[in-house]
Amino acid sequence: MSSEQRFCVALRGERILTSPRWNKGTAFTTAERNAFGLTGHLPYRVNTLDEQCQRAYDQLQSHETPLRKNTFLQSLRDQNWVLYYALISRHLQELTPIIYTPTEAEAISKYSHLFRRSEGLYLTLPHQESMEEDFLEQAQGRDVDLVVCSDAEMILGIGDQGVGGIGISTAKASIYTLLAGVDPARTLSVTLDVGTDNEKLLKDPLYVGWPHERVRGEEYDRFVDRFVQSVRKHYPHSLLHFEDFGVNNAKRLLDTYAKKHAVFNDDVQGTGAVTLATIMAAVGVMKSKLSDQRIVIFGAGTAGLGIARQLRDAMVTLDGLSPSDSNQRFWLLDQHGLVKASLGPDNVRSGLSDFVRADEEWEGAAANERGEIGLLEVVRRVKPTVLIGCSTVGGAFDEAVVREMARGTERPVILPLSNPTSKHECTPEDAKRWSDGKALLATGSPFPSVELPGGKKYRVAECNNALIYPGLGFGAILSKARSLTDSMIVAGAQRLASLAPALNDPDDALLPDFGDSPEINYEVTCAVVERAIEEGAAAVEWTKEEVREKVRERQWKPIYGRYEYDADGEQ
Ligand SMILES: NC(=O)C1=CN([C@@H]2O[C@H](COP(=O)(O)OP(=O)(O)OC[C@H]3O[C@@H](n4cnc5c(N)ncnc54)[C@H](O)[C@@H]3O)[C@@H](O)[C@H]2O)C=CC1
Ligand SMILES: CC(=O)C(=O)O
Ligand SMILES: [Mg+2]
Repeated sequence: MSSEQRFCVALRGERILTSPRWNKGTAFTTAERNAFGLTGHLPYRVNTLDEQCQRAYDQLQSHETPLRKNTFLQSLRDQNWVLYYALISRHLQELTPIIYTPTEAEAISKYSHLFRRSEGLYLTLPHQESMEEDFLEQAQGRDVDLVVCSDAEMILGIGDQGVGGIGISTAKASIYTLLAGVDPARTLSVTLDVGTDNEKLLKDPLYVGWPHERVRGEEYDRFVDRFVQSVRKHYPHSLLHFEDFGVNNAKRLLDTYAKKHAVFNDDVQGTGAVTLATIMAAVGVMKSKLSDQRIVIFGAGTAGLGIARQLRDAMVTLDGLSPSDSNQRFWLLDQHGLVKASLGPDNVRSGLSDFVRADEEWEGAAANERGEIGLLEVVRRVKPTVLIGCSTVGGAFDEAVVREMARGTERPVILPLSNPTSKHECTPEDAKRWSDGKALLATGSPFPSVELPGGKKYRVAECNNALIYPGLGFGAILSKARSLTDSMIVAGAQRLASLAPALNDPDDALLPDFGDSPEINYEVTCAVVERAIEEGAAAVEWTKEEVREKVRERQWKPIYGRYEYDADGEQ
C-alpha cells in the first residue's frame, strides 16, 4: 500500500471507525469525514500519521511494565492496523520484545485473566462439526495468503498454554507483516483448542478455553486433518504455518502435509534456518568449514532436532560430506543426557535415530548411576566448536561447561536459544566472561551488548527465527510455489549469513541487528523467490531485478491510503 493508493470502501460512521483495517482515527481527512459520515464522530483537528504515532508512543510510555505495554499495543492493533504497525516500525528494537518474545510469553500465560476480545479464529475440538462454517465466518470472503496456527502444546519455552496459544499465532502473524510486509488483511491466526494438560489452567475458574485434558491420538489427528482440509479447500495457494506444536506432533504433521500443501513449521525449519545462518557466519569468522565443526545440541526436542537436521543437510549439500559422516559431527543431549544407543527406544525419540551415538565411544566416561552422561562430560570429551541450547533449562551452560568448552577451542560458538529470556541456558555476559571474551554468541531473545575488558562493546546477535521466517514465508507466497522446499530455505539462510557484521569485524555480531530485520527479511524474501524460480518451483517468471522490484511492490506498508465511499466497495 503506497501513500497514493486509493480504496473504495463501503463502511460508514461507527462501522469504519471500528474496523482496524480501515480506521484512521483522527487522520481521516476533512473530505473523508464528509464522505463517510464521520464529522460528528471525531474531534476537529486532522492529524498526520506521525502525530498519531507520537501520541500513541507517549501513551505507551505511561504504562510501566512490559506486560501493560503489551496489552496497550494489542488494543491499538484492534483499533487501527496502520497506526499499530507504523508505531512499532518506528521503534522496532524497543517494541518487538513487547509484542513478541519475551513479553508475549507472559501475556499468553495470563491469557484468561487479560482477555478482552477475540483476536483470531478459535477452533475448539467439541465444536468441530461447525469448523468449516466457523472458518468461513472468520475469513468473510477474504483472500487469505497465510494461515498461522498453534495447538499451544509447547509455547516458546513455557509449555502447554491451552487456548492462550492464540497469542503466539497472532504475534507470529504480526511479525510477518512488520518484518516482511505480508498484508494483515490476508492473514488468519488460528488456535486449535484440543484441551490442555496444564493443571493450573484446568483449575482456574476464569480459564476461557476448553477445560478438558489434551486430546491426543486418532481423535487429535482427525481434528487437525479437518482443519488442514478446510485450509486446502478454501485457500489452496496459502502458506500454512505451524507454531509451537509439541515434539511428538511438530515434525510428524509437517511430513504428513508437506506433499499436499505449502506447509512450514517454524520451530523446526525457521529455527534450523536461522541457526544455520548464524553458524555459517561463525564459520566465516573462524575461516573454517561447517563440516569441520563438532556440534553439541543440548535439548533434542522440536527445535534441537530441526537444527541438527538443517545443519547436517547443509554439510551434505554445501560441503559435500556424506550423510553418515555428517551425522557423526553431532552429539545431542536430552533429558537422559547424551543420546546414545543403550538408552533404548523408550528414551530415544524416533526422529533422533540418525544422531544416536555408539556406546563404545563412551567407555570410561563419567556417568550417573543410570549410566547417563551429562553435558560437562560430553563437552570435556568432544571438545565441541559449537554448543547450542534449546532445552528450556535456564542456566544449564554453567561456568564449568563454558570454561571447559573455551579450553578446547579457539572461538567457542555458544548459542543459548531457549525462550523466553529466563530460560536461556546462559547469559551472554557470563559466556563472554567465562570464555575470557573468546565466545562467539547468539541468543534466542534480545540481550543488551556486553562490555568487554577495555571498554569495547560486543553486540549480541539475536538468533531468533523471526529474523528469517517472515522472509521465507513471504517468498513462498510471492513465488506461488506449491511448497517451501529445503533448497529455498537454504537460499534464505545463505543470504542472511552473507549479511553478518562479524564477517567484516570478528568481534562484531554474528547476525545483523534486529533493528534491520525488515531489510534482512526483504533480502531473504528475494533469495527464496529467486531460488524458487531457478528450481522451477515458482509459478512466476521474473528476472533477478524483477524479483527485487516485485517484492517491494507487494509489501504492505503501514501508510494510510486515500478512501472514497462506494456502497459496493470493500468492507
Ligand atoms: N530462538 C529461536 O528461534 C527458537 C527458540 N526455541 C526455544 O527452544 C526451546 C525448546 O523448544 P522446543 O524444541 O519447541 O521444545 P521441546 O519440548 O520440543 O524440546 C525441549 C527438549 O529439551 C529437553 N530437555 C528438557 N530438560 C532437559 C535437560 N535437563 N537436559 C537436557 N534436555 C532437556 C526435552 O526433553 C525436550 O526434548 C524453547 O525454550 C523455545 O522457546 C524454539 C524455537 C525457536
Ligand atoms: C521463537 C520461537 O519460535 C520459539 O521460541 O518457540
Ligand atoms: Mg516457536
